[in-house]
Amino acid sequence: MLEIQGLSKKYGKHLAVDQVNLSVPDGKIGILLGPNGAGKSTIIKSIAGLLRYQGMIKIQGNPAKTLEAKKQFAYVPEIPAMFDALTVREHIEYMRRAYDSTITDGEVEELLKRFELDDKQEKLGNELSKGMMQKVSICCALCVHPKVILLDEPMVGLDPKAIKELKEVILELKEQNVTVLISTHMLEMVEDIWDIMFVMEKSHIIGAYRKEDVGNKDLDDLFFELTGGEKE
Ligand SMILES: Nc1ncnc2c1ncn2[C@@H]1O[C@H](COP(=O)(O)OP(=O)(O)OP(=O)(O)O)[C@@H](O)[C@H]1O
Repeated sequence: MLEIQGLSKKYGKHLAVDQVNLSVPDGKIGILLGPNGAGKSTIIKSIAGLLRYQGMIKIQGNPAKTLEAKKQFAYVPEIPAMFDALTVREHIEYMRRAYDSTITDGEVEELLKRFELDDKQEKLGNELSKGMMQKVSICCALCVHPKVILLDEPMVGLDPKAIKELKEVILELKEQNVTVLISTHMLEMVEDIWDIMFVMEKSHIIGAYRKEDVGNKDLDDLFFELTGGEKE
């Protein structure tokens, strides 16, 4: 479970996030939507512990900055950060050891195969394309068996096979009762997997919908209803 209460963040005098409350229960897929500059990345970076902020963020009931929370949390950043001198496999092994992960060698092989990285295991971080880096970043997050996972624009730069695989993985995580939060502009990429949507505008969450309350209504209709924009 991910819980945010009264989150505010100022950059100098600019209030980028203003008293935001948001929570995603176990086994649910939350999506964070909103126009450029609304404050989504600021929320994501706050959850990931990359910013100082005011308010409360809890992961599985633990304050986000504690070790107990960090052990159960994984983050796929919008721009993957690789170690130039480590191979794909070494990135995975680094994460496994850092988190003392229970993932087995067989599960790692399976994961690399699903994201078509099995034949790239010996490539160095600085020899990878942007899409490959993104896939390594996703595999690193998955191999720690997180209870809460945060994905920032995860589909950008991925090929169709990887997008399909990632959506399947996300649905499998949900089955395993993992909490998922995805920040994205690409409504069509999440329309068939979301459970709760949060729409941001000008530093605030202006609305939230639960899938079970809206029936078959389109995600983009709901989004434009809240933001007052026109569907193209
Ligand atoms: N490091 C920073 N210093 C100063 N202002 C910042 C900084 N980062 C973001 N901002 C401002 O905070 C506001 C929210 O930015 P944020 O990046 O959170 O928006 P976003 O919803 O993620 O946008 P996008 O969809 O374009 O990624 C914007 O007005 C932005 O200019």
